[in-house]
Amino acid sequence: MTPVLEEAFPNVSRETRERLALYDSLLKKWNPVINLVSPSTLTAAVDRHFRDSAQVFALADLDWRRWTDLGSGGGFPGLVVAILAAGAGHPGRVTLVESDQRKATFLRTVARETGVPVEVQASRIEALPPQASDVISARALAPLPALFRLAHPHLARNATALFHKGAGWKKELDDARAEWRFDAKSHTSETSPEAVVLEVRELSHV
Ligand SMILES: C[S@@+](CC[C@H](N)C(=O)[O-])C[C@H]1O[C@@H](n2cnc3c(N)ncnc32)[C@H](O)[C@@H]1O
Repeated sequence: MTPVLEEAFPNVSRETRERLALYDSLLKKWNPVINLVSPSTLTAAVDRHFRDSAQVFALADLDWRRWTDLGSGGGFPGLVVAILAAGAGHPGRVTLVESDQRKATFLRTVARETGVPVEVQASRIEALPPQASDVISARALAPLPALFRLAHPHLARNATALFHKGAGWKKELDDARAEWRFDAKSHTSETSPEAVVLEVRELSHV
C-alpha cells in the first residue's frame, strides 16, 4: 500500500484503503490496453482520480438511497463512491453507467475483486429507464447544458447532482440558464485550484 493513499485517505478503514489500493493497481494494469484515464495522470492517480472522486461522497447528504454515476469510464467518481460507501456501512445502491463495453468490463472486474457491490449498466445513458436517483454524479462527460439533459430523467424528487467541472464552469452555468432552472452552489476542488464540484438542486426545464 502506498503512503500516498494513506495520506489521502487518513480517516477510512484499513479494508477501504486496501480496496482503493487494489483498484489503483488494476487501473495501472488495464490502462495501457483500454485507456481509462490519461496516461500522464497515472503516477498521481491517488490525487487526480481517487481523492478527486472522494469529494462528491463527502458533499452528498448522508441519506441517499440510490446514486447513479454517468459516463463512469474507469470509475471516477462513481466506483470510489461505492468503495467509500461500502466501507462506511452505507446501505445505498450505486449504479455506474458506461457505454463502452471494455470499460464496463473493467468496472465489473474492480467491483468483483474488491468485493464492493455495484451495479454496472453497460449502455448509453439515453437508453436507460428512469433511475430515480437521489444523487447523480459525472466527471468529464459533457458541458453543463448537455449534462442536464442527460441527468434530468434520472433524478428523484429532491435529488442532488454533483458535477466535477473545470475552469470554464461559470460560462457553462450561464449557458445552462437559457434552458434550465436550478439552484447551484460551487465547491472549490481540493485537488485542482481552478476546478469545482457543482452542487445542483431543483433542476427543471425553463
Ligand atoms: C472523458 S470520459 C470520463 C470518464 C470518467 N468519468 C472520468 O472522469 O475519468 C467519458 C466517459 O463517458 C462515456 N460516455 C460518453 N457518452 C456516454 C453516454 N451517452 N452514455 C454512457 N456513457 C457515455 C465514455 O465512454 C467515456 O468512458
